[in-house]
Amino acid sequence: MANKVSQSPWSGALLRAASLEGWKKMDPRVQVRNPVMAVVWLGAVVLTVLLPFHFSGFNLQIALWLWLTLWFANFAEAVAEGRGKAQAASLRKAKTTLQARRLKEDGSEEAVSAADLAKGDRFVCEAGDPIPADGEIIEGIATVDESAITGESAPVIRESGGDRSAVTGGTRVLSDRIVVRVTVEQGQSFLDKMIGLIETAKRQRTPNEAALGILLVSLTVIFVLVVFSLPLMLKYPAFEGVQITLPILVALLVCLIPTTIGALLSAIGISGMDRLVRHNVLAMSGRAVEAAGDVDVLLLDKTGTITLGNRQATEFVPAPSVEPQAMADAAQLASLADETPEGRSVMVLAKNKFGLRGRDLHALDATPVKFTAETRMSGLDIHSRGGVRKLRKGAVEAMERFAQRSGITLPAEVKAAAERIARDGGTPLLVADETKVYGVIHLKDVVKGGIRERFEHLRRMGIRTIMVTGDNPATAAAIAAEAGVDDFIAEAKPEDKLGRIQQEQGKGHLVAMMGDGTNDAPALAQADVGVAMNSGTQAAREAGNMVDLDSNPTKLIEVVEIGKQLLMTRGSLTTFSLTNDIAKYFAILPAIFIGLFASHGAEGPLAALNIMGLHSPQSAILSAVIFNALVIVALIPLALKGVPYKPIGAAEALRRNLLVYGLGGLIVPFAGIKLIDLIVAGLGLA
Ligand SMILES: Nc1ncnc2c1ncn2[C@@H]1O[C@H](COP(=O)(O)OP(=O)(O)OP(=O)(O)O)[C@@H](O)[C@H]1O
Ligand SMILES: [K+]
Ligand SMILES: [Mg+2]
Repeated sequence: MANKVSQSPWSGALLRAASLEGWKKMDPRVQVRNPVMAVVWLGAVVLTVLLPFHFSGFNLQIALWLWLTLWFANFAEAVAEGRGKAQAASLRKAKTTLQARRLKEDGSEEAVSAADLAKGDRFVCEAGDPIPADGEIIEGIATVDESAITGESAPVIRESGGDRSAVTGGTRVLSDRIVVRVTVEQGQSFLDKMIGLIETAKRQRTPNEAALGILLVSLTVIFVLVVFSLPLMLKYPAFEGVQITLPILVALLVCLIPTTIGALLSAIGISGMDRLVRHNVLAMSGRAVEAAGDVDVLLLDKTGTITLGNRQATEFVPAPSVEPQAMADAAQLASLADETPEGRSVMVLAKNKFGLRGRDLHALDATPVKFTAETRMSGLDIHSRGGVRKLRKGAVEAMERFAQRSGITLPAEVKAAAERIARDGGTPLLVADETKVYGVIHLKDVVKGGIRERFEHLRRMGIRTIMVTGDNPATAAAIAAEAGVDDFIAEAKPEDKLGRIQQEQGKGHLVAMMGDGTNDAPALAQADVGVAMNSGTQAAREAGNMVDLDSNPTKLIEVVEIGKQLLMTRGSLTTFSLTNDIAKYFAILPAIFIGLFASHGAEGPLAALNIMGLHSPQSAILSAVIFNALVIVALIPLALKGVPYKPIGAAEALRRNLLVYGLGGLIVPFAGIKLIDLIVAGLGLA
């Protein structure tokens, strides 16, 4: 989505809209949400109202600059929001009324409007048909154009049975025919949620933002007390002759309270989420984005994440005394009702290499036994007069137990063949019934290109990677070594993934996990950052707190980087804002008291207080207010783009930031205010 519609934040149309929005946001109901800026707003209102009674060029200019300060803050937020709005608008276009081919009970079709589809309904889509609603494919395989939501023009494959079964309303089938069961209620669709997220969820404050907000409010309260106690202090005879008017007090207050970060905080958060959207990742909350920045453990599954994931049967290894043809026959029979890609690949191999055609399930009088991650087996119960033949294929360890229950032992040759396949990184599936072991199916999978480098990159960022797989330890070890993960868990059942996450969290780690399967859902829900692949099952997509539209597992690297960058940007600009305010204090206050020294005709040691040699108290104050406003504008690009991010440890990053933004915040105001003072004095403005 984002790739296509994302506009530069500096496009003319967006800037014009944001300028207008900047004035609309002057509404007090909007301003109260940001206490620091609300104080500025109140000051601006009071000075404007009182202006006719105490008119002077100085008072007018202070009031004007306060309004500009507010407008700059509003503008920053509006620019950040602008892109999201454009994206939401383009998503709405994909939501036009669609026609659906609903399947009736008797299998016949009826044409209905997509709006009439209810959860549980089944519909058919063929080449060229738009997909009218979110659902899970229950029959067939198809190529789908998902560009309406992902912005990617390359078609993707969606198929029943496996972990690529979800389809999204608003996308289009390019080839073949699928039957889909609707999985969501009206108005709850993925597209609806995306639009809602992009438009509104961004404005919810995250816990970190709330904590920072409390700090900023506390500082503001302190400065209000300090500034408004100044007039009391001036009642002492020693300060006779110092004139402090209300505009000066307000100006001083605005300069001292943390307006820089107050103005940019919301824009920083919004653009963090926006950056994710531009990487085709949707975060359900800002909190998830922040958590991504603190993640230090990453759980990935093997099949489809680290490997390409289309595990294909490449070889049947028969047990001793079993004919190759008989082995192929047993393997095919055990896969007859297996809708998973693995099961279908067994059918293909049996047909291509052994000329075996598919058989009719009904004619066989057989009950399918579906694959589950719990049992790690699939197969058929074939009924005959003699009883039931339980034919199974599955993971070695699971089949070993199955054989034991039937009182048969695994031939050593079969075990050896399975081990050889596993050491190669392949997945061995044993085929057996209750009377004998037929042999081993070799499922081959390939480690994705470039994944090793990605894991190294993560390691430099201080993130530990753990591969979790349902596969056997030997296969897992082979793939783990090839991919270069830090640790792995084999023969993991869904609850093991969950358990490992809880264990890591118990040790104080923040855990991210990416997954696509229904069996990943509990773990996705438990992880601090759970990224579900858009291609995954509905359960997975609902459990996570982020969805990757590209279904690219290595995307987690970008997600973490964007999270870290968000935290760093906020930290840097907060540091800058606070040190900046301290510097302003030392720039203005001496200048104000210059009035005192002047009235006493003192040239001596007191004059040295005006370290910056500012033109006059008035020009010093005006310059500080102008600087305070302009620094917001100057920092808008950084707030939107984020501070540059390098994969270094957290402590090192913190040190660098304190140095650059802390020191910068102290120095820049002196130079800036001096320069503005020269201009202000030169133009005769104060
Ligand atoms: N269709 C199938 N029929 C029988 N057994 C299967 C089938 N598919 C997979 N298996 C076996 O069950 C094991 C667990 O499968 P599962 O899909 O849960 O995990 P996985 O895909 O190997 O690992 P990951 O969690 O990395 O995706 C596999 O390793 C394999 O041995
Ligand atoms: K300030
Ligand atoms: Mg799997």
